[in-house]
Amino acid sequence: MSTTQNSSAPKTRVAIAGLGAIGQSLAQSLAAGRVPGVELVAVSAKNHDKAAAFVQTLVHQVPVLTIDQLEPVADLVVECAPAALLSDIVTPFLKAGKQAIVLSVGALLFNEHLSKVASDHGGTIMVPTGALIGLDAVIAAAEGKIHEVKMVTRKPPAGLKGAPHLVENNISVDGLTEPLKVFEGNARDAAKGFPANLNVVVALALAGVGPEHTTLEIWADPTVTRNTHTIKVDSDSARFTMTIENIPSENPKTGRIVAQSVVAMLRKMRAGLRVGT
Ligand SMILES: NC(=O)C1=CN([C@@H]2O[C@H](COP(=O)(O)OP(=O)(O)OC[C@H]3O[C@@H](n4cnc5c(N)ncnc54)[C@H](OP(=O)(O)O)[C@@H]3O)[C@@H](O)[C@H]2O)C=CC1
Ligand SMILES: O=C([O-])CC(=O)C(=O)O
Repeated sequence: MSTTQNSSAPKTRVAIAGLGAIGQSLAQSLAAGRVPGVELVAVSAKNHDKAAAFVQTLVHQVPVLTIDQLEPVADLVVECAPAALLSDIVTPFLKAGKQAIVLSVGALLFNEHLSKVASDHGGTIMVPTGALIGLDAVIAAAEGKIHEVKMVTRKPPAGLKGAPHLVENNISVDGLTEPLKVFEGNARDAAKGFPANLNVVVALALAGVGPEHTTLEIWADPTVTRNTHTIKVDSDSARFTMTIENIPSENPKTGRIVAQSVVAMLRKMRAGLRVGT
């Protein structure tokens, strides 16, 4: 559904930090002008030449800058880079009272100072629903009492390969013929053990009962082709179970829907009619 946009407000100048599966798809949408009132002004990547070649393919071309050059030219940064860069990317924006959309959500748990930096300077960190489902209902339930939040993730083994938890525990996901449970624990431990694979459980934790009390099972499952997340919530207002089956992008760890979730968030920020919590 297209919603009425606030056309009187100045355009939001957006920079994208990280030009991989999420960043490229987002850049294509924004450069094509798919979100009225939002203008792509710069991108950043590790390999400048590769990024410059990609930018040439966009409808509307923008400069390729280093991450420390982004804040002066933009109102908002979308962080979609490796988790280790989270603080370097978002801190300048937060200190300038600007906005940051964060995809490396797991890294927020290890950079807890960032929410104080944001509130001290009038900046905002925003976490889109990303690859997950149902954060609107979890946030609403958290206004009352949530008794339990559980998540079960099933991924094709390639989507988990190389995760520190697997390497440290000598767990091989090669040649599996049946599902293998590779992790059971809380969201904080999952963020440590699977920093590039389970941002979604941290988003769920931040929406609900926090990283210590949000529990997770991870299965390396050769019978699935999609990254599949099921959340189960029991609260004093509602009980719900929801499953999302994400088609992987060219990066097997990342679903196609993630970039679309960011586009939807940007569209909602500019809309006169906003649907969903
Ligand atoms: N919240 C959610 O629901 C989800 C979150 N994620 C997370 O989002 C993040 C991005 O994911 P995805 O797009 O799949 O990742 P990719 O690995 O596909 O892309 C990462 C990008 O970061 C760039 N990069 C690396 N170092 C730098 C640097 N120093 N400066 C600027 N850019 C740099 C890389 O550049 P180059 O191309 O030159 O190598 C690459 O373009 C990850 O942390 C991932 O875990 C992923 C899926 C869902
Ligand atoms: O959680 C993540 O970071 C990515 C993911 O599972 C997905 O894309 O389905």
